[in-house]
Amino acid sequence: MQSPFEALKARSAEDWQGYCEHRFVRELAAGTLPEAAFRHYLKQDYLFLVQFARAWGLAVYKSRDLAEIRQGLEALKAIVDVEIGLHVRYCATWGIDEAELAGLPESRATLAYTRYVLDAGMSGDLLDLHVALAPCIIGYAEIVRWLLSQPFTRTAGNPYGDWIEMYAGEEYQTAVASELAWLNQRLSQVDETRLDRLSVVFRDATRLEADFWQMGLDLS
Ligand SMILES: Cc1ncc(C[n+]2csc(CCO)c2C)c(N)n1
Repeated sequence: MQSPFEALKARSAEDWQGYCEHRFVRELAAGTLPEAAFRHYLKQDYLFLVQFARAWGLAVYKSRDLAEIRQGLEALKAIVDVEIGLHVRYCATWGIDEAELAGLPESRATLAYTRYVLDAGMSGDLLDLHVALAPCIIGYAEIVRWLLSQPFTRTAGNPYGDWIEMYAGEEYQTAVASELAWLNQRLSQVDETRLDRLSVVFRDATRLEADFWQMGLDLS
C-alpha cells in the first residue's frame, strides 16, 4: 500500500517531477551545467541554509514535548555545526570565500522559498513545518538516487561529482529515512481536510524548490 508521504507526493506528481527532474540537475549530473549556474546556486544555497537553520529553530519552538525538541535541536545543530561548514568549505574549492557569501543579497527565489517555509511553520504547527521542509530534505535524497540510475549521469570526471556524492552518501540517506518515518507516522493521523491543506503547503514548497533550480540557470 502507498505510504501517506507517497500519497502526498502523488497529489503533486507533476510539480514533484518538475522539481526532481529539473534541467539544472540533469545538466549537473551530465557535467554540462554552465559553471556560472552552479556558482549562483552555491552562493544562494549558503543564504538558504542560514534561513533553513532558523526553520529548525522554529521547529524547536513549535515542539510539544522533549522528544520533538531534541529532534529539532539535533537538526539545528547538524546544520549550524556541520552542514554550513561543509558548504563553506565546498564553496572555497570553487573560489568563493565566506566573506563574499555572508555579504550577498538574497535572490527573489531564495527569499520566496525560505520565507514561505518559515511562514508555513509559524502559521501552522510542527507537521506543517515538516511538510514545508520535505521537498528540501526528501527531495534531494530522491534526486540523487534518480540521477544515479540515469544513463546521462557521469560521476567520474564530472566537476559536480562531489555534489552528487554528498547527497548519495549513507549518512544523508539514513537521516532522510528517519524523517520519512516521522512524516509517515504523523500524516497517518490526520483527516482529509487537514491533508488537503498540507497538500497545498507541500505543492507550494515543491514549486519553490523548482524555482530555486531555475534561478541558477536564469542568473547565469
Ligand atoms: C535549495 C536547497 N534545497 C535543499 C537543500 C538540501 N538540504 C538543505 S539542508 C539539508 C539537510 C537537512 O537538514 C539538505 C538536504 C539545499 N542544500 N538547498
